[in-house]
Amino acid sequence: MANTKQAVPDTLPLLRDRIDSIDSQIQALINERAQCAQKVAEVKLAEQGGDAVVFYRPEREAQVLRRVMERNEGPLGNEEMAKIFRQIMSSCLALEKPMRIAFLGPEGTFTQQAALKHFGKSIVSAPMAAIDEVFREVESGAANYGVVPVENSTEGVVNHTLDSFRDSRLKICGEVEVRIHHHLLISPHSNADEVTHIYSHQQSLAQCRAWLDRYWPHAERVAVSSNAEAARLAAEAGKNGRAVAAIAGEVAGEMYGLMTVSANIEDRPDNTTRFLIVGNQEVPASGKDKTSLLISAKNEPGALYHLLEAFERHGVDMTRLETRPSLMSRWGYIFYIDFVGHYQEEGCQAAIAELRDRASEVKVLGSYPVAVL
Ligand SMILES: C=C(O[C@@H]1C=C(C(=O)O)C=C[C@H]1O)C(=O)O
Repeated sequence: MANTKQAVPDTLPLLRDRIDSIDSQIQALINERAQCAQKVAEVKLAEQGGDAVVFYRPEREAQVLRRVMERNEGPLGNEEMAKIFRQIMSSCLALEKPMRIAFLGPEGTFTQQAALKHFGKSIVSAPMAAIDEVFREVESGAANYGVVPVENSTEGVVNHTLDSFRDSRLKICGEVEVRIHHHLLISPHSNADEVTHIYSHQQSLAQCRAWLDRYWPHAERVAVSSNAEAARLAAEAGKNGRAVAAIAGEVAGEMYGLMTVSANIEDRPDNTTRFLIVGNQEVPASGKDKTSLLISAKNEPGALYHLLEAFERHGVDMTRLETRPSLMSRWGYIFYIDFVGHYQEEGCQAAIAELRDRASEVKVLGSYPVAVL
């Protein structure tokens, strides 16, 4: 496009004319892109046919976003630019049929934010009451994909999510990280000085533990099913003349019309939660991938050492190790291991083959693109 490099005019009317002209070019190009995406869908339908056709391709989307960031010259920042393209792809894909995304609800949870960050806004939201319901919704085909929290940088692993993988045939298709800011919120009808109870999800109460000990040592902490539910209860209490506070994020607070008493009360300023995208699809390599495994170790001396040694010898970079009780035998364990690379890469395949010899079960939960945004 020749005229994007023209000198920038310096009067308001000329600048606005230029912006109008650029906008109409951008708009025409976005629609041209959308037509190409529609054509891609037709080709996929012709090649794969009927129910088997997979329109959404996580590896391709990750590559598109990475390239946007690599070639970006500013003044817009890389992330800002990638977010715009995230939404363009979301709109293009929804032309075919918006994807139905199940997530740990209700509306307003951080998991919903994670879903929107990962898929863009052109999706149909399907809030579920519990993590295992998210899995079931995707397994039954009622939702295309599911989004569940898996670990928090302050509080560690989300056990429900790890445990759900034991009996599920779903694959991990992606990951997304969300910076978590918590606020102390009350109804505008309540008086902050009268607050006796603070509601939130167990994880959020834990992420704000030191702050609560310091500023609200006498308020009773009540764990509820989600932060959004806590926000709803605080709004409800205000209407009934009671002063109940909630710890929740901005979105949940706005949804229930709450006021902020104290903002950003999380104990650690880098408080981040990682979420997984689960689906029925195996994702091909994107060039920058991660793999998650579930391993049942043999109950014998050195079992864990022998597993880890296989990674070391094949030069595979392990990034995470979690342990859960196996439930099959007392003091038996299941390990969840993440490593860098796609399971089809040579080194990874060799390491996995060896693990299969050394463990009683190795399940590849999925290889998926490293989060871009
Ligand atoms: C266009 C495609 O299909 C979908 C839409 C994409 C896009 O808008 O760029 C990318 C990947 C797929 O989710 C494709 O596979 O290339």
